[in-house]
Amino acid sequence: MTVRVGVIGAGMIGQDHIRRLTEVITGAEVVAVTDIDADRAAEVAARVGARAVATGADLIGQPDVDAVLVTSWGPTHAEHVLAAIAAGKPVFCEKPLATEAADCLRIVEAEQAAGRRLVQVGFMRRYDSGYRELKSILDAGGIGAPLMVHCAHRNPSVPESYHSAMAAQDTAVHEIDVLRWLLDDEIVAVQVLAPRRTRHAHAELQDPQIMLFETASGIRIDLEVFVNCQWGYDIQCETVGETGLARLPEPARATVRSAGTTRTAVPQDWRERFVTAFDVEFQEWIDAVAAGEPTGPSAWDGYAATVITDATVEALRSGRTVGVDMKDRPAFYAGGAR
Ligand SMILES: NC(=O)c1ccc[n+]([C@@H]2O[C@H](COP(=O)([O-])OP(=O)(O)OC[C@H]3O[C@@H](n4cnc5c(N)ncnc54)[C@H](O)[C@@H]3O)[C@@H](O)[C@H]2O)c1
Ligand SMILES: O[C@H]1[C@H](O)[C@@H](O)[C@H](O)[C@@H](O)[C@H]1O
Repeated sequence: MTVRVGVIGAGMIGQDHIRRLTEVITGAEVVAVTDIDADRAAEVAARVGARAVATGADLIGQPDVDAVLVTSWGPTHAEHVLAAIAAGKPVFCEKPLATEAADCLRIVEAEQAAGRRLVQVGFMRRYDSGYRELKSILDAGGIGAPLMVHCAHRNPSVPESYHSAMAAQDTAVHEIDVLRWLLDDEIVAVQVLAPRRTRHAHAELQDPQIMLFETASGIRIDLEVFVNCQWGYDIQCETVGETGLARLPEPARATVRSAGTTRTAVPQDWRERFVTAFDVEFQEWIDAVAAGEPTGPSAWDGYAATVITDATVEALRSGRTVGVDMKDRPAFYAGGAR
């Protein structure tokens, strides 16, 4: 079976996922594209032999759209995801599921009312081979009980539109999701430290930030978010347990020796660093949709991530340790799979 996909939002990641769906993975076809920039939608649709449609609602209503991909701006996600659920169509939504926790809860409630899983959130790190290896080591007790995690999430630079809250909402959200999954634990409190600012950030942006998370079982996580680091897209994660330490592998790159030095290239953006993870994520999503139900990061994971990022933004604003005020997980999402 070929899953016919409609895409809402033909910007940077939308175009990358359209390329992936049409050129890299099997079992999918892009049949419709929409964007508030109609010229962009027409141009991107024409590239893959799809048709451009006027709005997200029109796209979801097309009879030949079996599944929906939402890659528009974050604040528009909730409206499209809710419309896809109402139409009974599986929907893959890039992170964040919604920018407001209340909207995430509306999605969670709508999905439960639909009675089956329809939503998957684009937390691609769960599909990265390095993170998967870390998870299997932790799950097998390979380093004993985890006690501490040291992480860094560095981007070479960000646009002027990037503001201090986005360090949590846009950037740290990836660690928030992947660490909940890796540790099989919930984040319950957060504090944010504001070091000396880099001169490479615009005046309003607090960069870097050090985020300190605590989990329900007492694991402490420190995360450096540094989005104007200049040198590359640099993702680090080291878990220290009672009997050992497990570190996320660096992406495989040749080592070059020349002119008296040894060099290894650092990836320059998320597309390069996680290209294989995105490919695996989409192949698994399409396979699961064809089999009946998505299995990846759920609407509940999207809700949890948004509640934790809200607490992180408040911790930066107030300078205090902030507790995470999360609802109880409904039985529908029990067991991690949902
Ligand atoms: N998983 C990741 O690592 C990752 C990486 C980059 C972006 N993202 C997420 O993907 C989303 C898009 O990011 P981007 O970098 O591609 O942004 P972008 O600005 O390049 O593209 C977004 C596109 O959506 C369109 N759009 C906005 N509102 C719309 C609406 N209501 N209906 C139709 N089209 C609409 C815009 O015109 C634009 O073309 C964001 O939520 C972002 O956080 C995730
Ligand atoms: O939207 C992007 C994307 O999610 C990247 O993976 C992250 O490293 C960036 O900081 C963020 O701005």
